[in-house]
Amino acid sequence: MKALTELVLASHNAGKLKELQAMLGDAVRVRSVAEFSSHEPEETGLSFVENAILKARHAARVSGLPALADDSGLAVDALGGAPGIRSARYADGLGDAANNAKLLAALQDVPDAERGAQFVCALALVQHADDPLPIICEGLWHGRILHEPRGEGGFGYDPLFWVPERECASAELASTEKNQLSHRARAMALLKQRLALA
Ligand SMILES: O=c1nc[nH]c2c1ncn2[C@H]1C[C@H](O)[C@@H](COP(=O)(O)OP(=O)(O)OP(=O)(O)O)O1
Ligand SMILES: [Mg+2]
Repeated sequence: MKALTELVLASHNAGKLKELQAMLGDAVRVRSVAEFSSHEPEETGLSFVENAILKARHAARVSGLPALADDSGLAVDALGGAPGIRSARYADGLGDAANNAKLLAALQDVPDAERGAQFVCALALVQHADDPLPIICEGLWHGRILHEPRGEGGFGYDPLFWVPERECASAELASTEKNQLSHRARAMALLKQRLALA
């Protein structure tokens, strides 16, 4: 494979972009897809992997560069894995606060022992828009859904995600710590191994 020197990140989510950039470090020159297009492709896939691939292909197409996409979300055991691939759209596009409120309402009467959940991250890297062999890496992060939000860090569902190994909410972790533990960190570690950047 051609050495990777420049990469476009196929995301419009500021929280994700910050984390991905921090994890990639200085190994590659990173651009954002927003430099090339404000259009966000519809996430029509039935899986995180499919959505990551379609976002990566779109970013590669508009930039002419290799592209890395992240499709991620929260799968809650008591909700049969919902909101899952619909995590960003759970409260019909009203944003993170509305998503979190809807999740708390859905779990209102669910006891702690049944509040297990995992964050899921699928990373897809394509060399060009029609790349027949995308590199796919996935990461999971197991935790539990809290009864109320805690912490100011992170983004998305972080204030509701209890991290058993640190005994705090994900939004209470330092960003450096979240970036070592998270679903995204795990997927990125695998990707770096695949690319021999680790
Ligand atoms: O570390 C995380 N901490 C908290 N919440 C998170 C995390 N990782 C994903 N999430 C949530 C945010 C959003 O509700 C959904 C991702 O949806 P997803 O479609 O992949 O991203 P997005 O639409 O925000 O940006 P984009 O598609 O442009 O990358 O999962
Ligand atoms: Mg999205």
